[in-house]
Amino acid sequence: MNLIVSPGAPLRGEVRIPGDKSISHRAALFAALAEGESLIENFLDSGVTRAMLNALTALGVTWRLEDECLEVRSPGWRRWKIPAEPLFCGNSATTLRLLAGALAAAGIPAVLDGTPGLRRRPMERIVDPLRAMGVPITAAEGGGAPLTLQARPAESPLRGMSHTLAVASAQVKTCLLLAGLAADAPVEVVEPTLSRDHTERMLKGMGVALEDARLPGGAAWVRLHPPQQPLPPLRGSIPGDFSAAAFLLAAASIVPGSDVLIRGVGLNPTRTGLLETLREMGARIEITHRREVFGEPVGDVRVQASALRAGRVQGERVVAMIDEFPAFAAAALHAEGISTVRDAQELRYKESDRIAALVQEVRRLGGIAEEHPDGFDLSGGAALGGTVHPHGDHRLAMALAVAGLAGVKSVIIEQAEIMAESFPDFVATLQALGAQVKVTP
Ligand SMILES: O=C(O)C1=C[C@@H](OP(=O)(O)O)[C@@H](O)[C@H](O)C1
Ligand SMILES: C=C(OP(=O)(O)O)C(=O)O
Repeated sequence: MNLIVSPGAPLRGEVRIPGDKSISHRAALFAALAEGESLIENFLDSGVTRAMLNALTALGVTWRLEDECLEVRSPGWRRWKIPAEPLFCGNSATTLRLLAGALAAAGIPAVLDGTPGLRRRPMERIVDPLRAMGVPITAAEGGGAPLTLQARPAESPLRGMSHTLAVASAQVKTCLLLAGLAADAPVEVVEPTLSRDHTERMLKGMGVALEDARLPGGAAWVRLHPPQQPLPPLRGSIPGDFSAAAFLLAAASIVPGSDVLIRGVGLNPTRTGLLETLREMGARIEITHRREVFGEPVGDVRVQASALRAGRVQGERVVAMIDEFPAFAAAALHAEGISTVRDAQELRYKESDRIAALVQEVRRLGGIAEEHPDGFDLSGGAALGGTVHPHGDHRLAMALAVAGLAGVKSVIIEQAEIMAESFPDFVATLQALGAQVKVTP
């Protein structure tokens, strides 16, 4: 499918966004780890979360998803069934890395695999520390998926340990903490900067003894004490996905005359780096009705169009906006001056190499972009238009659409169906706000 974006029409009105992708993944998996019936509302129904749910079916967990309400019934992780086939994680590293930790605890044999794109993503960052805990896991040649877990006898627990991550990663942190459910001693993870802490919040909410702290210099430390009791079922409503809202924040900031209100947006500070960055660039963003939902901060976010200045992102901020660089780029293309990103080499290991792919597609639109080993420079103000390709990356597809909303000529995004991986209603949401976007086969 092609998405055709015509520039100019202001975005106005009030919208809902889908449930948070990271929290939805965790809610589904943690409900499956728990014993009993869980009920989760505002669950993100999308490509990546369906991959997680299908994997859970293969483990003997039953679930029903209707109108974003997910019911999960599980015997608990100690009674998961051995999957008959490899567990297919699609394009989603979150699905694969979180499942690897949970399966390590369960001690059952399984193979975790995914698309060619997922097979290219680095897995030694989980395989090495899992092996150090005593998990019988191996990667394919080259260190990536498929990952193979052998059976581990029930009477041999995993070893507790302390592991320091070279790069902050919530997926790796979560994987190791979940493996720690079956350890004989606490598991500790230290990250150079605090990555999204949804796992910590949700496990604490389930009564797991978990301590966490910031260390001098900004590093983050977390310790899980293996619970002796089964995990209790989950109940809660997933906050709106800040990473989906990010595209609307960028779009409404750059399209003159826009005024958009997004209700129920997750505002966990480990996720909202783009909000700070856009504000530094001169964006008009107001937050009201702050509250807590499912252990997470949430608020209503209003954004109005404004003239943006170039932004500069580096250091700790990178982690708090790790998924928002495509949306940032869309805004930067319409800001005055040269925006820069550094210390963000990790972007090369996402659904696409988000540094190389962004620079390439921006140039195809007629923009000026420069690639650096750990980031990029983007000049604002070029007259954009043309046909682009999202490199199989949902966020790149949506960012290119947003860039086109404030362009000069139309932008056509090929293979735009990839957007449904995380934001199935992206096009309908833009249309409801008055944007001129249409889909052709
Ligand atoms: O834990 C999670 O839910 C996620 C963590 C991040 O990945 P890393 O942990 O690899 O940084 C992020 O990019 C991804 O979209 C979701
Ligand atoms: C990087 C992302 O997801 P994942 O790592 O789960 O593939 C993303 O959604 O931007």
